[in-house]
Formats: sequence, C-alpha cells, structure tokens
Amino acid sequence: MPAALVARELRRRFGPVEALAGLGFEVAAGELYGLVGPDGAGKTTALRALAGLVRLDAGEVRVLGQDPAGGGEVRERLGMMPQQYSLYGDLSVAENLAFFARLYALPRATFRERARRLLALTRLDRFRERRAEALSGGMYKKLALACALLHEPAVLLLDEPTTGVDPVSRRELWALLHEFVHGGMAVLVTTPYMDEAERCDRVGLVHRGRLLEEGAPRDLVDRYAAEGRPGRHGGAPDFEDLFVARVEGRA
Ligand SMILES: Nc1ncnc2c1ncn2[C@@H]1O[C@H](COP(=O)(O)OP(=O)(O)OP(=O)(O)O)[C@@H](O)[C@H]1O
Repeated sequence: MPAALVARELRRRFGPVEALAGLGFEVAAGELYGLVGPDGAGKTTALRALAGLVRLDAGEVRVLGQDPAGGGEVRERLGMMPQQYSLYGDLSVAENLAFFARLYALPRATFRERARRLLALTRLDRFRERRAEALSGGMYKKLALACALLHEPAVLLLDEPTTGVDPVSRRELWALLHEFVHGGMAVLVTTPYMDEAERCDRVGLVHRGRLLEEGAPRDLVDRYAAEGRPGRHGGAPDFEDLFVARVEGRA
C-alpha cells in the first residue's frame, strides 16, 4: 500500500535561511510519526508543505497519492491543527463545532453524531456552552483538535499540539491520537518534547532542514546505547541523550 503521506527531498529557502534542505520521510495509514527537532529545524515548514500551504523550491509532497496544493478532493481528507489554531473566542464550544461543520458542509445528523462523540472523547461535553476564550489552554487545544477531526480526515497534521497544555490534558490528547491511529488514520505530529517523541511509532530527527535519523524511538535509543555512550545521569541513555548528542554532533 502506498504511504498516506510522502515528503521527498523538500527544499525551501527564506532569504538566507535554508528552512528545508532535502527533508524526506513517509507516513503510513495507521501510523503515528513524530517530527522532532530543535527550534527552527524546519518542522513547521515541512508540515505546512504537506498541507499544500508552502511553495517548495524543489522536491514533492503527496497526500494519499495526490498533490495537496492541487486542491480538490484530497484537501477534504486532510485535517490540520496549526500551532496557533483560531477558534472563535466569543462563540461557545458547541457553536465553534457547528461553525466548522458548516465549513465542511456536513449534513446535520452526521454533525450531531460526530460532535456528540468528539465532545465525549475530549471530555468537553460538560463545557459545551462555555465560550472558547474562557477555556483553559488544554481545553482550547482539545476543542481545536475536535474541530480538526469533525470531517473525519484520513490524514492529520498536528503542529506542537500540546504546547501550553497541562500534563493530564497532554496525556489525554495522546490517548486520543492513539485511538484515531488505531482506526487507520495517518498522523504526523511535531513536538519539542522528548517524552512525546517516545510515544510515536516512528520519529524523524530533524536538524537544519534535514533528517538526521529515523526509526522507532526504542530502536534509535538502542542503537545509540550500542555505541557505548552513557546517559547524562551515568545510567542507560534515553531519547533525550540521543537527541542532544545527535544535534550537538551537527552543530
Ligand atoms: N515565512 C517565513 N519567512 C522567513 N523565514 C521563515 C518563514 N518560515 C520559516 N522561516 C524560517 O525557517 C526556519 C525553519 O522554521 P520552522 O518554523 O519550520 O522551524 P520549526 O522546526 O518549526 O521551529 P519552531 O518549533 O521554532 O517553530 C527558521 O529559521 C524560520 O525562521
């Protein structure tokens, strides 16, 4: 089966900055893939390119075999949650969902059923009448995720979905993601958190617009440990040790 998401040799320059310098990776249906890297590594630019929102200097992206910049049907099968997700602050939780349902032209009965399920999953059902601007950071992100999932996309792109979210809500958000991935969704997530990287099926370590290393987090750490490197606390190395060593190695 062809990969749900393909990024091939992506290149993009912003003036003197080479944001993407040949980045490539693939994400299968039913896989949770994490792009991990320091600030400015090119993660957001890669995600936006996959959504067809960045003009590339070279390389190509494919979403379910199609070019997302071509518009049309594939856009409808794509969900995206950018870092700054704009909900309507003066609308309630329920009204925000209804707004996005109209945007996706969902039939009323379909919307009702999905909104009910998403509100239950995100545990926002008790807050359906609360205005979005009065939600906590974690609840706001969960509502954004619910809005991005309302049209049941086959592919989901999430840019640092848990930044500013408390540990309990972070855990809930990840549990939700795993549930959707079990259902066959392809999910690409960027994260600056090492513990989150470890929750992905596979991760790509991005630095200066390139992939330094890729694989299942456990395999990457095992490979690193096999090089005879100790962890920062003297014990076995973990993902954070690997990350710091790889990035510093290229500094
Ligand atoms: N529209 C733009 N105009 C100019 N420079 C840009 C633009 N978008 C990104 N860049 C630059 O490209 C580089 C990669 O940025 P990008 O946002 O993709 O990194 P990132 O890995 O997502 O980092 P962060 O987590 O800090 O957002 C950075 O140096 C950034 O300043």
